[in-house]
Amino acid sequence: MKASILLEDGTILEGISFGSKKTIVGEIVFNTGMTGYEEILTDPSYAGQVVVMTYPLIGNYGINLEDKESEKVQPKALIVKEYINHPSNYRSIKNLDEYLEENNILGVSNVDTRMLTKKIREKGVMKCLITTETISSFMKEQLDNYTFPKDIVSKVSIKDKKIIENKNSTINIGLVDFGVKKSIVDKLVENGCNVTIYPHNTKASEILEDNLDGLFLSNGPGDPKDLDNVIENIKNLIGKMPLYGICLGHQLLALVLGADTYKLKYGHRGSNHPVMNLLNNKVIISSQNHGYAVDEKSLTNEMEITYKNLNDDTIEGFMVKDKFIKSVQFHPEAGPGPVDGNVIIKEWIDEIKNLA
Ligand SMILES: NC(=O)CC[C@H](N)C(=O)O
Repeated sequence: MKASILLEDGTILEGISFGSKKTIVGEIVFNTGMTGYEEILTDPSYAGQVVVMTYPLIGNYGINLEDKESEKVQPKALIVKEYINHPSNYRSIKNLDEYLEENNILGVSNVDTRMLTKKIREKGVMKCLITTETISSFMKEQLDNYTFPKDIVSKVSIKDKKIIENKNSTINIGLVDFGVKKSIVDKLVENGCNVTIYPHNTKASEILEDNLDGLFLSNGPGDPKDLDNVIENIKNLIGKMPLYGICLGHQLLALVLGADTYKLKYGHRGSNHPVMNLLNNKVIISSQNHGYAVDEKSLTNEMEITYKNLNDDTIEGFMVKDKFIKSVQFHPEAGPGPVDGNVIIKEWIDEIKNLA
């Protein structure tokens, strides 16, 4: 069945649908990873977006249900050049078409993803509508009227507090869930922590009651500036315990400390972004997925830059020593991508163990 893609700039592209048949509107972004479609599809930071994979063959290793980063497919649609419907991998239990269908998510194949990616690079991320029906004037209006949902974090965050006990552990780490990836939770558990996961809107006073040794602020979808209440809430946690932010958590900490964030033209989404650790001049290759960044010009005196992106010199991490705050824009937990950054989580936990 045919699927049509209508971009905000009026471009219409045609492809072949797989997965679910429907009409959706979302923000179109591209990911340059050669593998990792299962982790990308289940990363809640992609909620509300349409993901174009620049790697031309997608589906070839199927779906295994062990690599997933959350319980459902998060983006609204997936666009690929060539969809492979006969996966070959010993872990695969189903193909991508069935998986998208089960999750009621639209896939489009046979699209010139190279041209589409160039367009997004030139014009920036755009709104788009995708339909398996014929594009109508009503759909064009639907696209014009669309705005990215400001309450998207509340849709992907856990609803009730959850505690993961780790036998023999005495380290208690909290994790505020703005759409957390499973890999972050796994890394905390692997490093021997008890983990308490909090809904995004949990009051600071409630978190403080739990006697934590440190608190993680997770990744998540959307614009950090849409989270006014969360920003006010985190202000009450500053200096009370060590804090660590990843991606959206990093952006929120910057806003809490009085710095600013802005929207990148087309974001960083992929598995091979080089970042320089400015404290030891070493480069690590990182997994990334973000559309916003912390504005270097807005940093306050107490904020020290710890990592920079070597592709475009944007900020990839900062710390405030006196307040025990650290954060990174990239994904040290990987999932998908290189594991160079895993050690960052371990080192933070080790620091906390020394403090405790
Ligand atoms: N992975 C994330 O946490 C993404 C953060 C934010 N939504 C952004 O796009 O920049």
